[in-house]
Amino acid sequence: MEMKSPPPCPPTVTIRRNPHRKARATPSSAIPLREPLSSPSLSREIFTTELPQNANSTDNNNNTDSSPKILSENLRVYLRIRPLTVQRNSKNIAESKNAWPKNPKVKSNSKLKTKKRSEVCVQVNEDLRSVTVSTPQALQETKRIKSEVYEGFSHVFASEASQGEVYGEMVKPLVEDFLKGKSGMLAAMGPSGSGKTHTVFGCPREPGMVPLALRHIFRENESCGTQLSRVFYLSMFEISSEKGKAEKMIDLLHDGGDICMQHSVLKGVQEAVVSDARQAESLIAHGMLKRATATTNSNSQSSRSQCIINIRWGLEKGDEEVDGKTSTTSLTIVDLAGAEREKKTGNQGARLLESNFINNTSMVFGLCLRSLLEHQKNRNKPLQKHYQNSLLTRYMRDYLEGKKRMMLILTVKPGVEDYLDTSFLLRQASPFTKIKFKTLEEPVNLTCNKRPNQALPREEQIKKMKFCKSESSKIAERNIDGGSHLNMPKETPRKLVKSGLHKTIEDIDDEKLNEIHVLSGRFVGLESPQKLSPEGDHNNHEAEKEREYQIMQRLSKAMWTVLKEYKQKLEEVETENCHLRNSLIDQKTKNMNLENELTTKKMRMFDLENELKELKSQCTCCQKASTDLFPVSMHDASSNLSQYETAELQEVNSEVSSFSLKELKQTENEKKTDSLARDSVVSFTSSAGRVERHYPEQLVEPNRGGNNTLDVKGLKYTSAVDEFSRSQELPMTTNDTQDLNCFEDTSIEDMSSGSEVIRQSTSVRPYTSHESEQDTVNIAGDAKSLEGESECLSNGPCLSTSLECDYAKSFKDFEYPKDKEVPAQLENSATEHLHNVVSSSESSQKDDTGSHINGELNNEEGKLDPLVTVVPKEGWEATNTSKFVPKLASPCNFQHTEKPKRRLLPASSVLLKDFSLLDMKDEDNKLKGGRGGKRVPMDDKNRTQGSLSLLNLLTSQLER
Ligand SMILES: Nc1ncnc2c1ncn2[C@@H]1O[C@H](COP(=O)(O)OP(=O)(O)OP(=O)(O)O)[C@@H](O)[C@H]1O
Repeated sequence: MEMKSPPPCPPTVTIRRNPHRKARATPSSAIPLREPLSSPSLSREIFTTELPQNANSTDNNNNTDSSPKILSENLRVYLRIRPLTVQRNSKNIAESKNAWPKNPKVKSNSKLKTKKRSEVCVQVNEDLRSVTVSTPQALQETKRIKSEVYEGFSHVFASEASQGEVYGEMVKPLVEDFLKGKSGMLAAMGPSGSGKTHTVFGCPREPGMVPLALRHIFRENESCGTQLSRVFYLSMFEISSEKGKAEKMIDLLHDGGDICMQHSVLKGVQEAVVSDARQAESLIAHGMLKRATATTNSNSQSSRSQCIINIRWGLEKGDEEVDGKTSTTSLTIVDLAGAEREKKTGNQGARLLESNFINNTSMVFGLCLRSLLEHQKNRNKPLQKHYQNSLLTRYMRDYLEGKKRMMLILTVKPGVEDYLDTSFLLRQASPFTKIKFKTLEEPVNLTCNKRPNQALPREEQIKKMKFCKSESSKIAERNIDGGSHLNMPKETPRKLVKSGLHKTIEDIDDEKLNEIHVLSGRFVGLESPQKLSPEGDHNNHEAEKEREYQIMQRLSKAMWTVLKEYKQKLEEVETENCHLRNSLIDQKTKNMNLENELTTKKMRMFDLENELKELKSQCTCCQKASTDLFPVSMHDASSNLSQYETAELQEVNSEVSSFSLKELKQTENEKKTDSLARDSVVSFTSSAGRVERHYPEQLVEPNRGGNNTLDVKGLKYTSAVDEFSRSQELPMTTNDTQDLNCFEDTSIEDMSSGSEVIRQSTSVRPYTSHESEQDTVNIAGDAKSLEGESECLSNGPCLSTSLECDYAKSFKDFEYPKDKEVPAQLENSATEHLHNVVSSSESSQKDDTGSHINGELNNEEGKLDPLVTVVPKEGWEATNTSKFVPKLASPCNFQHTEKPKRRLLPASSVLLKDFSLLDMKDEDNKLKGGRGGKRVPMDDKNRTQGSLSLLNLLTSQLER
């Protein structure tokens, strides 16, 4: 049975690293390496086809098109393959004495490597823009990749390509653009020993790009003759590591010159003015001797630093260089230190540190370009600032951010042993071919000096244009709004529009305007046109500066106008604020006054309340005392009085001040009759013309068998209470007087007698009592004087009529408390007094119709007792006080329909105080026998004194 052999392993494949998606025949390792197309004519033809804008650049010198062109071109990446002949040099390196460290492996494997050196891993494709990197046989098993194609290069220079071909293809266009005013940079990168330094600097037999460029530049300059007097500046410096810890920049043209960098600007670099190529080459050769180099296993003179050569040119004008220092057109050529593999080079110590620095710088450089590429592919990705990680990338920032044009030349070694370095470099750098630079290419006018910003990228140009537009538009707006007169004739009134300002712009101080102008001139770096002297070839420049000066002048004036407007507005606002502040202070003052007044009112109210409390307490005492004597009536009266006082106390306060002083005097006159009036007799004229004694028990008993009622023809109340109320200028009405008379007399009079005596202080005429005769006359006179204000009482018939029935009703219900004993004196005196009153009423009817009782009272004895004490029972109190009718809710309401309604005089508090004083005096007159003892009536003297004291007290209160 035959055993089948296992299926063969899949063959290795070839991948394309660069984005050439079209199907392309996989290069076979069997295909013999073809000689690359090194014909310059062919390569240039291809380049012209792909990049016409640059290919024709040399033929466009005479292009007079003045329109600027925005060019978008890719980063040019060239690839140069070092020839294999370098092997001889490697052998020499291994045999050289300076080679350090000596790698024993190299020696032991020298025979094997000699065989491999005959093999190459890099093949240039037919298009001369791509290469195929073949994987060594030893690595195919592990990588399973047969070959890799890297394409997209601007050109691939085979190992046979000469320096001239490389220059003509790569550097010449760059130099020509440089002479036209476009900056550019060429950077050579690749592994150590791949020929970077050889490409850049060359050797005497094969000069590199720098010497060729210098020759080209000065040749072109000489060809221009005297039309252009350019001055070329050459600088050369290196960036190396300082003991592997830091980076340093060393000027290679001048000894010992350290260079520092601040914000991508070099400081300390000394430029050498070169006038010809030989001089420049000499300087560069001199600088190369200073460059840090070392012998490694890869290169006998391995560069240990990044070398930068900068060529800048400016126009020369006589002995003075005008624009030399302002020109930014430069051509920069960078020779990077080659990345090294530690395994391969075997570096140790200082070399190892240098190797790390070199590799780090190469990595940062690659990261910057990768970030730029990714940013251009996807704008959402930010442009990473990897350039900050090394001095080299910081110096090359504008190029690494796509703002300036640059070129890359990759150098590789084609040997198989260099496969990894070559593959790594191509894999890393081949994508950079997609990086694009957008530059604004303006027509080259060699007769004119180029402005610095013409070489700026498109974005910066657009920003500048926007700024100019916005600035000019703002100025135009300000001219319109602010009424700037700059564009107006002088005759035009130049009043300012806003804020009602009537000042013109001419009012602006010239000095301040000049200050603004100077400041603005400093800000924009301009000078006044007076200081600028027009030069022959710089008319345009001068005109431009003058225009900018005018713009700034207008801007300054407009700004000055706006500032003045704001200043005036500010002053107005401050003035208004001051007014508001003053008004606020006034309001606060008023508020303080009102608060003080309120406090005073409150204090007054507090005093009145205290007074009311005091009166209540006194009333309570009186009530208590009277309750013992006459519990039922006193209780009701006091309670009603309390209600009354509470309700009317406010009116007292409000009406006290309105009472006239005239009334007070009149009341004082009437006061004189007080003592007599208090003892006056209430005369009741019965309809039958009979006078009955209104003694509590006698009032009932005499009429018990017959008419029980008491007819009252007329009644006039001129009580002391009423007088006191007038004396206090209290608008006490007749009803009030009656009420108070009833209450006061009831509550105060005859406390000791055990019966509540209501003294209806009424003047009665004729008064025949010898004791009261004179008093009666006085009272009559006083009553006349009081007629005007007590009209209600003077309405005799009506009042009498009403009183007849009411009093009849009240007396009908009147009963003296049965449990009280009627004092004998009171009984007798009341009986007599009643008779006297009745008898005297007949004679007084003619004299005083309105104020006297019209009853025809017959006095059996012909004399009238001046005092008639009536002891009413409960109902009488209520009926007797017409004002109290609604408040007392008496069962026997005292209805007086025709009685004029007058306002009540809430002078009860004052009266109570008055009577309290009287009580105090009365207490002195109390009998020691107590309640049941015989009461000594208050004499007139004491009463008069009490009235006077009360009057004084009330007068003092009014004054207060
Ligand atoms: N195209 C070339 N033709 C002839 N010789 C070359 C070529 N390229 C490089 N060489 C030689 O190879 C050697 C190493 O080259 P070079 O020093 O330029 O390498 P390098 O890339 O600069 O190395 P390093 O980065 O270490 O400085 C030099 O002796 C140089 O003469």
